[in-house]
Amino acid sequence: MLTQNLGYPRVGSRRELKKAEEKFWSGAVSAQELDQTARHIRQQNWETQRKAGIDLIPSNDFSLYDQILDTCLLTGAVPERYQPLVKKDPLTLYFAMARGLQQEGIDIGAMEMTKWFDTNYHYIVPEFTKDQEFKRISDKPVKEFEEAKALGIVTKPVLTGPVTFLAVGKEKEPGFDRIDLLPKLLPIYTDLLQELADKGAEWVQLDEPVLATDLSERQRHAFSLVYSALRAAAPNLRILLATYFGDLQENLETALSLPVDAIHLDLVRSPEQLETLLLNTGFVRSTRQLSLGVVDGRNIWKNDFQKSLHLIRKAEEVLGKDRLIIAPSCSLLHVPYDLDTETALPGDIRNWLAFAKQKLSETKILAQIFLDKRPWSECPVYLENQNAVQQRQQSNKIHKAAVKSRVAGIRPKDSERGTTFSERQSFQHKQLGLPLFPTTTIGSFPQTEEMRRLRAAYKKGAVTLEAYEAAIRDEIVASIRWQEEVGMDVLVHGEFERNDMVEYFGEQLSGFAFTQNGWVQSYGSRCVKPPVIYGDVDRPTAMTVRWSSFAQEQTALPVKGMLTGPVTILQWSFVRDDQPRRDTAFQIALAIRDEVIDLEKAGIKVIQIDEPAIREGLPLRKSGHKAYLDWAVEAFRLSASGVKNATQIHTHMCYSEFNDIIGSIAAMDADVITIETSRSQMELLDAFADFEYPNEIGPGVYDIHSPRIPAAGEMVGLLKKALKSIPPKNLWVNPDCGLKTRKWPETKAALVTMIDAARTLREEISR
Ligand SMILES: Nc1nc2c(c(=O)[nH]1)N[C@@H](CNc1ccc(C(=O)N[C@@H](CCC(=O)N[C@@H](CCC(=O)N[C@@H](CCC(=O)O)C(=O)O)C(=O)O)C(=O)O)cc1)CN2
Ligand code: MET
Ligand SMILES: [Zn+2]
Repeated sequence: MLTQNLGYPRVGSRRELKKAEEKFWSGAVSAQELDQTARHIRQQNWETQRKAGIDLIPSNDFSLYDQILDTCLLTGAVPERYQPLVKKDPLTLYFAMARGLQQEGIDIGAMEMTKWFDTNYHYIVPEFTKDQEFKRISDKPVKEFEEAKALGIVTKPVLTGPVTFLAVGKEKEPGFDRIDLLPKLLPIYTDLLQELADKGAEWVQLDEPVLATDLSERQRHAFSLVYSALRAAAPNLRILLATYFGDLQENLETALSLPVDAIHLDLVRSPEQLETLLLNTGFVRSTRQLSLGVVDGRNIWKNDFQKSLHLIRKAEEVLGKDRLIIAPSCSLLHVPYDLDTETALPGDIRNWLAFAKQKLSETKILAQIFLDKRPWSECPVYLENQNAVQQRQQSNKIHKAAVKSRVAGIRPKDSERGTTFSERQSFQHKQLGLPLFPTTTIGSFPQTEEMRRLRAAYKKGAVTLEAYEAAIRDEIVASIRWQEEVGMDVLVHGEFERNDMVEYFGEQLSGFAFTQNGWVQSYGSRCVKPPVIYGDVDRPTAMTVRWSSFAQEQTALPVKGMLTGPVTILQWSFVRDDQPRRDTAFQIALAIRDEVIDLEKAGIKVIQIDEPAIREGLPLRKSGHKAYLDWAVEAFRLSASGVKNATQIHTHMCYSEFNDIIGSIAAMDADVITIETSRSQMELLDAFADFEYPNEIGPGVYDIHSPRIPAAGEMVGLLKKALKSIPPKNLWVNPDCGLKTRKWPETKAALVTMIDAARTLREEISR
């Protein structure tokens, strides 16, 4: 019985990579220094896994930005517009594709980015053309394999499987299906596998999470083509086919028919599929190995050893122990590094948790207990584990009767505004008196280094609350003055007081715990520290009213109240696994509802409830969509429906494809929705147009995830494109998302240009 790991976090246990990268981008450190940091992280990760006793340790799970972008370079899937950079140094090309490049007369936008399945991790979307050619232009998997080998560790290189790679990309021109590119793509993989085998690799892991989604017949068929070719190319290399994030269902048959040496199943998301697999006589009679993903790679709860050991035993009874591999359910990329560094968590809660490093030990311990001759109940580690599991179940920190009864008492009318949108629209237009194409921003302004440092100092006790809050007030006043000066129509307070749009609310709600160093990569160098929802949620006191009122007092123009919605708070936290997500969402929704009502009472006329994660929470299978969307939409409506007709409710969404959920977005019935659209050239709006989306829309006119400042003409062009599908009286002008990751100079320049674009359009329309 072996143990393995599918992938390890890579930002560094102290976010060393993030820091080195951001310095590299600003010119403060050299490429060599960045490379040293990256090497050091890889080495530490490998050592940690070796020390934990993991048998199959991954390599090439590291990335400077994103593993799909790495795969684009591996296969030469470099879009035309970056071709002039291919001859430059590889890092320039790499980061230009990730972040855009504006330098020495060159001005190229970044590639599109979107969510990795149902996670809060964002990948770069590969672009394919009809006559796409592939050519290996990077040696990363080989180099990293050799790097580990030099340290005495023979790793298992991890590659994005060819079918998944094509599936997560998109066609940049009509007239072909990207799956038809496989015959051209395959040689890259066969060559690479041969080379890895020659260099001494014994195992290779091919990640094919698309097997947990609804596949087309052609995609399913593609699997046999691909894996027969890979098998033939490297007969002595053991191929592990890794699936995760869900049940293979009708794809299980396909997966089991492939000539691979081992298959990995996510038994946390779907323990049931083990039984189905064990009924497959073809698999059972073969010598293939089965990797049991029993340790949750998506959440931070301590493993329940009893549950896992039962699954392992079930598999062992049919396959024997030698064919089993024990593993986390998916890559540990989605959990923080190490619980040992968390010193501020309440002791009991801490004892319920496991981060990446602890999950490695759990994986190893499960194998050890299973192989131990003693009954489980005589193993001290087992007893200790069961003790923690029971303590959590019985803790009085978890259950609040008042919260449960309020959720039980929710009535249908609580989720209704009571009027149609068009009635509300006239009340709102009268109350707000905005021009055509009103300009606004999504909420956050740059989080300057000084502000972050001050907050860190305040949290450490080195700066007083008074000094910290005075600095926030100064920032708010300055930003309100500036917005007035440049002619913004609906202002924001800037979110300077927030570390993160979810963590900030988590800190003020009960039932949440937070970590000091629980960072998880969100995209590129950007990380989040998801709060832990461990118990019933309520709102002890108003959370944002004070800052919003202060901002509103500074100006006669409307300032938007700014809240994070219930589904997003749920989605971007580590959630309870002891009750349905829906129940937690409703508890949060009621807390947000109270906050919305309090903001209205305080004189705030426009209130934004952000739901950027609503699409991300969508189940991977169509069969699960309706049930999810029903409660997700209801949770949003519950939070938004306690206000008067004249109060304008905004929502904001980003980084998602909305085509398949447009009906539900309309059902949210927000008066205004601002959405991310610019990297995809307003493609998204087609969905809104086809649906004849009735409410007001602000399609983002520029990409805020890149430092690039677009020209006014570009924005006017996008707006005109938008006007083809949105009536003028419903169109807003705003960036794609909040500006917290940007610096002030580029923010100011871009927003002034944006306001210019709105003015140009107003003039053209009135002529
Ligand atoms: N949760 C979440 N998910 C999201 C988003 C989001 O905003 N939040 N946005 C979308 C895109 N993803 C994003 C994710 C992260 C960031 C982001 O800006 N993250 C920051 C960290 C934000 C934060 O929590 N900051 C804290 C801690 C700051 C910090 O690092 N402090 C220093 C000390 C200060 C210093 O000396 O500089 C430290 O602890 O080392 C704060 O402001 O208080 C970063 O990586 O840089 C942006 C977008 C989708 N998913
Ligand atoms: N109000 C938030 C902000 O502006 C919305 C961000 S969506 C990821 O930062
Ligand atoms: Zn956003």
